[in-house]
Amino acid sequence: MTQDTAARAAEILRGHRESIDRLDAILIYTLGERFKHTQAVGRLKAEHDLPPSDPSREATQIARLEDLANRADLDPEFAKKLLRFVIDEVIRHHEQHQS
Ligand SMILES: O=C(O)C(=O)C[C@]1(C(=O)O)C=C[C@@H](O)C=C1
Repeated sequence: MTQDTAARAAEILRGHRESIDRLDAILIYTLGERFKHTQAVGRLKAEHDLPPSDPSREATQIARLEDLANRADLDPEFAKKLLRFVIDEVIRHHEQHQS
């Protein structure tokens, strides 16, 4: 590899990493906003003696996310695992509201 091609590759890598950092920030802020809503849902559920989890709502979300993932060129299995991970954390928070 010449010095020129190495410098060009380094520049392309830097550009991708800048984009990745911006997108990671969007992900974190988006998750923060999502958790604000789910915390409110958790308080509402606790006040009205509603169960922490709602499997039928989850089934709807998973089907929707699978469709979105396919359209976004994202592995739907990964998207489902990610949603499961997030929802499990939300359910844990809901359970804390109820105890
Ligand atoms: O919609 C609800 O009832 C929620 O509590 C939110 C949420 C979610 O994080 O999207 C979490 C737990 C439920 O099982 C379903 C969905």
